[in-house]
Amino acid sequence: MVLRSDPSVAVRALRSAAPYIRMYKGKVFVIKASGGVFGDIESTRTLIEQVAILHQVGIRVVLVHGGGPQLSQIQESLGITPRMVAGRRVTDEKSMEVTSMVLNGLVNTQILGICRELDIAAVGVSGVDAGLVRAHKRPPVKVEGETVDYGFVGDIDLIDAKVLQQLLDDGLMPVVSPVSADDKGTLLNINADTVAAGIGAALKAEKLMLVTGAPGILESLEDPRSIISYTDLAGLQKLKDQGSLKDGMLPKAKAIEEAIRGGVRRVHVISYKSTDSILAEAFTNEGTGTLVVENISALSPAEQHA
Ligand SMILES: Nc1ncnc2c1ncn2[C@@H]1O[C@H](COP(=O)(O)OP(=O)(O)O)[C@@H](O)[C@H]1O
Ligand SMILES: CC(=O)N[C@@H](CCC(=O)OP(=O)(O)O)C(=O)O
Repeated sequence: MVLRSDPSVAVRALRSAAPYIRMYKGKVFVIKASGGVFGDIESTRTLIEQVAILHQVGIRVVLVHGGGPQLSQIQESLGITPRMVAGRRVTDEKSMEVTSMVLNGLVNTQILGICRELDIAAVGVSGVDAGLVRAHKRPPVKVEGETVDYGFVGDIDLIDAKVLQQLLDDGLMPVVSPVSADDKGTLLNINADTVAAGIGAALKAEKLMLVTGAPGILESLEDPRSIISYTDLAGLQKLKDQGSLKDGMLPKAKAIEEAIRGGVRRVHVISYKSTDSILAEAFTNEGTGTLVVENISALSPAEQHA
C-alpha cells in the first residue's frame, strides 16, 4: 500500500510562506556560507537547495562563500602552519597563492557544480572581478599588545557592486569568493564575513545571513544554551566589551556592525547544522539563531524574528 501524504500540510505551508514571499520578492539577500558547510557534498547540497528556493521565488540572492578549513588543510599539506590572529589568517605570499587556488578554484567551482545539478543559473565571481572589491594591503597593526603583520590581507576601501547588479538584473545568482585585489592588481585575502557585509551594504540588502558552524551568537562560548535570540548594535558592543566574543566571532561582529551601519536591515547568524535554517529564517517567524538589528526597541515583539 502506498501511503499518501496529506496535501493540506503542503498547502498550509505555502499559505504561511506567501506573505514573506510577497514581502521579499525583488529584495536583496546576501547569504554568506562558511567553509565548514562545504566540507561534504551533502551539507553543500542542503545549503544550495535552500538558497535555490530563495532565488526561485524572486529574491535577488548573492551567495558569498568562505573556505577557511579547506585553506588550513592545504596550507598544512604544503608544510605551512596556519596562523589566525583575532579571527583573520596571517597570509604570506605562498599562502596567498593557496588562498586564490582554494577559494576561487576549489570551493567556488564546487558550489557552481551543485548549482548546475540543481539547475540554478549561477555565475562565479571574486572580489577581483570587474573591480568588485577595492582593497589595500593591511599595514602591520597592534593586536593585544603584539605587532602583527598580516601579509597579504586586505582592508576594503570600496565595493563597486555594478557587476552584481547586472548579474541579478539578468536573473543570475552571483557566487562570490572573497579573494580581492588592490588597484595594482595585487591579490589580497579578506575574511568572507567582511566581504559579505560590504556587499550587503553596497546593495542595501534586506537581509545578510551569516551561515556558520556556531548555533548563533552565544553569551558564553562554554554554554551552547546561552544563545542570544536577538540583539542590536549596543548589545553587540556590550558582548564585545565583556569579552564574550572571541576568534572568528570578532570579524563576524565587526562585519555585522558594518553591514547594519551601511543600511542592511537585518543580520542573522545561523547554523548550517540546524535543519533548513535559511528557509526558517526567511519564511517563518521562528528564527533559529541570532538576529541583529540597529536598535531593538524600534522592533515590535511580533517583528523580532520576522
Ligand atoms: N560568543 C560566541 N558565540 C558563538 N561563537 C563564538 C563566540 N565567540 C567565539 N566564537 C567562535 O567563533 C566561531 C565562528 O567563527 P568562524 O569559525 O570563523 O566562523 P565561520 O563558521 O564563519 O568560519 C565559533 O565556532 C566559535 O568557536
Ligand atoms: C583574512 C582571512 O582570514 N580570510 C579568510 C578567508 C576565508 C574565510 O573567511 O572562510 P570562512 O568563512 O570559512 O572562515 C581565511 O583565510 O580563512
